[in-house]
Amino acid sequence: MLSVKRLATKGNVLHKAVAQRSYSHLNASLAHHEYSDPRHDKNVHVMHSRGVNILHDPLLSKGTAFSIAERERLSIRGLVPPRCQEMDKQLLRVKRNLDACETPLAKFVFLAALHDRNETLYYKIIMEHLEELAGIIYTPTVGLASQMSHSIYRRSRGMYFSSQDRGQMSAMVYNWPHDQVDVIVVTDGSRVLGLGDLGANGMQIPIGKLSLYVAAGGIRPRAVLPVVLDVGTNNQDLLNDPLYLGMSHPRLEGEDYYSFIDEWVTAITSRWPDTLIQFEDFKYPHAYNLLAKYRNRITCFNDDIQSTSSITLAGILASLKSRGMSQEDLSSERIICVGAGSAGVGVCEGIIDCMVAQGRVKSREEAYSKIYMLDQYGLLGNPGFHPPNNQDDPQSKQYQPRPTKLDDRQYCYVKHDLRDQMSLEELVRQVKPTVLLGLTGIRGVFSEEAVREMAKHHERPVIFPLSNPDTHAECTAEEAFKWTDGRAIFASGSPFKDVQLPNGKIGKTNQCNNSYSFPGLGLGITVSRASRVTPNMFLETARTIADMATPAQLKEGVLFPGVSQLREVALNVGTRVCEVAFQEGYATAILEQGEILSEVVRSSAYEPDYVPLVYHP
Ligand SMILES: NC(=O)c1ccc[n+]([C@@H]2O[C@H](COP(=O)([O-])OP(=O)(O)OC[C@H]3O[C@@H](n4cnc5c(N)ncnc54)[C@H](O)[C@@H]3O)[C@@H](O)[C@H]2O)c1
Ligand SMILES: O=C(O)C[C@H](O)C(=O)O
Ligand SMILES: [Mg+2]
Repeated sequence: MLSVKRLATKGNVLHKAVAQRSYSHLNASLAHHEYSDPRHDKNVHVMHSRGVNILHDPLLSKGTAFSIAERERLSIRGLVPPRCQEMDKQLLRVKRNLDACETPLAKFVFLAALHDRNETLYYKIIMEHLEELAGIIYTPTVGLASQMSHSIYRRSRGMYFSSQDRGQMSAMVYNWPHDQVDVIVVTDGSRVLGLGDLGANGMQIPIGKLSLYVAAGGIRPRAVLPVVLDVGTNNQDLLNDPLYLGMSHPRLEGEDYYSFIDEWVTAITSRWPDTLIQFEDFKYPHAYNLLAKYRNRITCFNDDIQSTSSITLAGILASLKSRGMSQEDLSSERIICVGAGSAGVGVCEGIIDCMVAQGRVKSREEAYSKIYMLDQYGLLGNPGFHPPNNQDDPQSKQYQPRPTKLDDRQYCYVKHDLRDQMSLEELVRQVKPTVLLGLTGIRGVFSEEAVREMAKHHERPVIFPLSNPDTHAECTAEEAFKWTDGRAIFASGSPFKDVQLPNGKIGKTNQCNNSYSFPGLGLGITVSRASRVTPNMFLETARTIADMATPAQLKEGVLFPGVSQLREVALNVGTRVCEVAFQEGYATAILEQGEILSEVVRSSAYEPDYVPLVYHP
């Protein structure tokens, strides 16, 4: 635990004289309603309006839980059934209805409707059943919901900025009813999970991510904003579908695209200068170009590149301990990463940052030599190693250079001593990797041959098929354990059940998804009001999560706390990110003398409890 005193010696922004500004950002004035204790959002809510609007406002409604006194003072007496039911009864009803839904998609639709009626109750049920419901409101069901979004559409949530809004965005941002927005998750829907271009249907992804920001990260529901940038879609099925709700033209590209994004960033930051923007599910290379353009100008990060990198690094660091080594042994790993897009390159950059920070490699170049990267054509290797095209050599006949050149970020991983486009199977034979990462979006890329070969050389092969949703994972948990005789250390992007092994033991699965990192990052950034999101924050996030599993869990191949403990993970990560923000001088919030950071973070986190509502004209 870090107290203010210690922070003051490390950071450069703490000053008692400006302590009155402390946490003023949490003391937000709200468009229509004022709260007497906005920092905690917990005491009494004072409102200037009353009547049926309160009942129909999901941020305020309590449904049947309004007390008689409240019904009287809010002028809603008679508008709800006579018996007041506390939240425990409401939860019972919600859970029964939820359990009666026959498919995950039906559960998704049911929960979305609850979200739109009563956010407090929505978050209560999500938090009480996080393990079960994260898989509904988030990955993997959110993938199917995104594909079906135009069919299951009921009510709008968040904001859409489309190609027809150019020139209007600075005015449009004022249509959002809340003056305080702490976190925005924005997508252009161009690469939704491993499902490709889903255009405006991508909205379900920011909504799902922000639900976790609230449930796990403790961000207040009224302070989150999901956004779709509808720059068109190249998904012909959607364009042909009469129910599709997005713009009916191909995607903007080039200067048109980048100037569109620029207008949006300017509009958003002019109304909410200190909001955190999470770029989500942008296709390669836009994802990288946007990050490079904005990371040093505004408070933003790319989830697929950076928070994926944190959690994957955490998984590898924890796996080192689970294999009886220390985290400092990272640079002795031989890692194969299949997938050279946003996530693949992002994850590997994070691993390299950590190797360099640990100081066991002489240079960044040496760190690159530890990681072998493949794209859809095979290894990023040396084209010169192919024999000249020769009719008698089948390998030579097959070789075609890639249609597009590797960019600088990918080129760093080229292995000049190995043949370009070598298959995964052949590479595993040559390199005998300790870790296999999958970030391709393609089911089956981890073949039985490759995994069995890897398992020949290592007692505990580390197999991470990280692509989402589950139907797009590079291999299943069942396959990984079968092909390694139950010895794999397994982590996947989407949840897989533990596997019953033939020897009676259980093959433990882990979910390695950026949902372990972004909620805590968002909490840390919000509490510290950091003006930038820095590489160190991601590195420290990884280290924090890597240290959470107990020795007994590690021994069994459990790398992270379970999904039901995401709030605990986020509080730890949030505290560490706050510390880094203060240490690096990016924090703009002020701590009162004597405040303990971990306690400030914990007490700032939203809890879904009903608060008495008071009408005051
Ligand atoms: N677990 C997580 O938290 C997490 C986070 C981010 C992304 N992902 C997943 O990673 C996947 C990729 O995301 P992205 O943003 O990097 O996408 P991307 O389109 O930028 O990259 C995909 C990469 O996979 C390569 N590829 C395609 N087919 C291949 C094949 N058959 N063999 C080898 N390589 C192949 C492509 O060449 C490309 O380099 C998605 O499924 C996404 O859901 C998971
Ligand atoms: O959304 C997820 O589940 C993780 C990640 O952001 C992805 O794009 O797959
Ligand atoms: Mg994503």
